[in-house]
Order: sequence, then structure tokens, then C-alpha cells
Amino acid sequence: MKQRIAFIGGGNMGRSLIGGLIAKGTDPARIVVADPYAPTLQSLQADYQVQTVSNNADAVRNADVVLLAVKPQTLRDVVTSLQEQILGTRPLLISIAAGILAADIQRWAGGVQVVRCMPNRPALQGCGVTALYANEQVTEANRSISEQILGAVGATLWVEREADMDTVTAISGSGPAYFFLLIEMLEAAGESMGLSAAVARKLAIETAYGSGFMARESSDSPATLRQQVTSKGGTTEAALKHLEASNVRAIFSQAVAAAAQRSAQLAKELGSA
Ligand SMILES: NC(=O)C1=CN([C@@H]2O[C@H](COP(=O)(O)OP(=O)(O)OC[C@H]3O[C@@H](n4cnc5c(N)ncnc54)[C@H](O)[C@@H]3O)[C@@H](O)[C@H]2O)C=CC1
Ligand SMILES: O=C(O)[C@@H]1CCC=N1
Repeated sequence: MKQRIAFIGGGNMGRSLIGGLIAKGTDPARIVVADPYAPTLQSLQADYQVQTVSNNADAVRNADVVLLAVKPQTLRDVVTSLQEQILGTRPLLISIAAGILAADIQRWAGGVQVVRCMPNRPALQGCGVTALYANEQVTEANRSISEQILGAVGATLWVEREADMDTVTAISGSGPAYFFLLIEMLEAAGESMGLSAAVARKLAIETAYGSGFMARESSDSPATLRQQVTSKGGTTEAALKHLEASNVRAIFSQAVAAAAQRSAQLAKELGSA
């Protein structure tokens, strides 16, 4: 990758993308990170040898791409305060903020091109997934650069309607937390039934990993794979009957809808939507 990338915000997600990019061979000299929190910068520098600065404008100065990785609530102030710098060099802006519309960011920045995307934390291990959205003003070249950057840390896909980003956020952006919760719950169940914490955790994690890997590699649907584990009159059936009777599908569907609604609400609270 030839572009010089400035990360504005080096928190959980900034770190995941930086770590993933460097693991996939991006030259650390091409990455600069700005964050007001000195320990964050120190640990990013120590772990990845990237350049770090405490001032956002300094990071943007020589960047081809500015990757906005601050909280949605901070984004407006951050972008507005960088407007002069951005209009000077006109970098491509890529936002990973939940909820915030591309047009709002574009307006706050003074009109440069903005690609909005939703990656997820497994980007750190190179196995994330990112949905990207760009309006008609974004050039093919900038679409391609965005896809290259996010594609270095996992799968990518484009959505045509920006409203779909709320659903994407609820599924794959927040999704790792749902799977971590499931791991936690399996671990707790194993422990409550007498396994050591270490054994219960190992069983839960390896099972999640194996199931995800298998679902990804197999040509069978997840439903078919589930049925293959479920012997008639057997143990899995006993567990799944209990889950279905507890309305787990409806509960999950409502939970994902709540996340999508929150994404849409963020756009209203913090932007012009
Ligand atoms: N955590 C996740 O799994 C995902 C988060 N996102 C999005 O990524 C963005 C960042 O989220 P996280 O990394 O989880 O948050 P975080 O709180 O871990 O990181 C935000 C970073 O921004 C820094 N910061 C605060 N004010 C700043 C300023 N004025 N200038 C520069 N940096 C500043 C903070 O010191 C912090 O290091 C959010 O907009 C979120 O919606 C998107 C996908 C997944
Ligand atoms: O919880 C959040 O708002 C962010 C966006 C997706 C994952 N984390």
C-alpha cells in the first residue's frame, strides 16, 4: 500500500486496524496516529513502530487518507477543527464511526470525499469484515483505496443504500460482542457444572472458533450444519428445544433491531438526519 494513512484516534478500533494492517505487511512508516491520550500513543509506538502525534492537524498534514476512529460523539468537533488542514491537502476521509452519515462528515470537513465504513474488531487478527458505503461523488480510485485498506484486515463488501449501514453495524460491527457473550455464557455454564474455569473457557473458545471456521469453509448452510450436530433424541436436541421454547430467535432478532435503531438514532442526535 502506497498511501500515507493518518489515524485520528488510536483506541480499540484504531489499534485493531493498525495492528491488522501492519501484520499484513503495511510499512509502519506510512502510518501516523493522533490521540490525546499519551499512554495510547506510547503503546501503539512500542507495539507497531508507527509514528505518533498528540495533535490531529500534525497527523493530517502529510496524509493521503485520514481514517477517523474516534467516538461518534467526538467526530463532529474533530472533523470541524481539521477543516482548514483538510481543505489544504484534500485527503480521502474514511470514517468508521457508528451511525454518522457520510454527508454530515463531508459537510463538517468542507466538502472532501468521504467513505463511510463499518469494520469490526477481529480486524486485529486479519479476519474482520467491513461493509463500505460511498456516495456518487466518491471516485473509483478512492473506492479502490478504501477497499484496499479495509481489505488488508479482512473481507469487504459494499452497500448501495446508506440506511443499510445501521443493520450492518448491528450484525457485524457489534456482532463480535454477541459471540463473546455466548463464549462467556458457555464458560459459566461449564464452570457451574463442575469444570475448572480454564477447561470451560478452552472448550467454549475452541468450539466457537471451530464452528465459525466450519461455517465459513463449508458449502452447507448454518442450518444444515446445526442439523448435522443434532441427533434425534440426543443431547443437542435437548438443548435446542429449550432454547427454542425460550424464544431465543425472537430475543436475538429484537436485540439486533435495538442495535440498528441506536445506530440510526446516533445519526439524528449527532448529525443532520
Ligand atoms: N469498538 C468496536 O468494536 C468498533 C468501533 N467502531 C467505531 O470506531 C470508533 C472508535 O471506537 P473505539 O475504538 O471502540 O473507541 P475508543 O474509545 O477505544 O477509541 C477512541 C479513541 O479516540 C481518542 N480520542 C478522543 N478524543 C480525540 C480527539 N479529539 N482527537 C483524536 N483522538 C481522540 C481516545 O483517546 C481513544 O483512544 C467509534 O466511532 C465506533 O463507533 C466501529 C466498528 C467496531
Ligand atoms: O458499540 C458501538 O457503538 C461500536 C460500533 C460497533 C461496535 N462498537
